[in-house]
Amino acid sequence: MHHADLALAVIGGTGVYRIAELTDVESHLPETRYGFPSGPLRVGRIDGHRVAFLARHGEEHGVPPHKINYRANLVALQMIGATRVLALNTVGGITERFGPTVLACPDQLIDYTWGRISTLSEEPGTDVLHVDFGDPYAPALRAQILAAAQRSGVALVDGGCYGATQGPRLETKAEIARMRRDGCDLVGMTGMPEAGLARELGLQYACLGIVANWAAGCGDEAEITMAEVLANVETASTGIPPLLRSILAG
Ligand SMILES: CSC[C@H]1O[C@H](OP(=O)(O)O)[C@H](O)[C@@H]1O
Ligand code: HPA
Repeated sequence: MHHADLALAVIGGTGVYRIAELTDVESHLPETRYGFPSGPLRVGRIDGHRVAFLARHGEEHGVPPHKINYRANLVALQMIGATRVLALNTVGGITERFGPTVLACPDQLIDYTWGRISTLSEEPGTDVLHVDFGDPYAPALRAQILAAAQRSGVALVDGGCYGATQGPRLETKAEIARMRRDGCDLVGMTGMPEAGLARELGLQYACLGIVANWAAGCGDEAEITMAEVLANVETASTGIPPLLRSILAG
């Protein structure tokens, strides 16, 4: 089951539960030392390159952000040979450059989550890990993604700070105002501990933010609805297949 030639693992978030371009798909549900991932790993090919896909919340979206077994998800991907992980994260936009339907490749992160298992060194007897996390997203993988966007003509905002909140409720306007003051450009609920665990595991990990809505108080909408979120993800997602193909070709 170990594929040394796995070119890329993609973790899909809200509104992205499969990759239609994946052919010759095999499914695996490996049990890891942390239990099972959120759902099956779909392993197939895009333009001849082996690619794995995992829906972070499960393919029926049954797992809320604070209940995701992030460790099992990442370890399962590593078990089938993943070294590069592209995380798709649906987000709210806080600052001007990050309006609905924008695709973004953030370069910074602030963690506001709490009570989640956020390290591999949770269990007694495991090594205490203090990994460097100054640049939370792998600079080399970000560079590949940005170059791929340029080559394929997919508009992608370079940089930005992702703020990870606990959820599953959306934020108050005051919370978003504080996040703006802190320097956050995007807000989502799954960016951590996923990125930190990926670093502990030695995975090359980067985020593709899919902006689904203006965060609370940042736009004109009276409220944020799931219908709006899913419609904007669908629109923005048209850029994902050409971007993936270009990353793989790079
Ligand atoms: C209003 S939708 C909130 C939901 O969408 C994001 O999911 P993901 O990061 O997995 O794409 C956000 O984190 C929440 O889980
Ligand atoms: O506004 C938001 N806040 C948190 N997570 C989100 N995921 C999509 N939109 C949002």
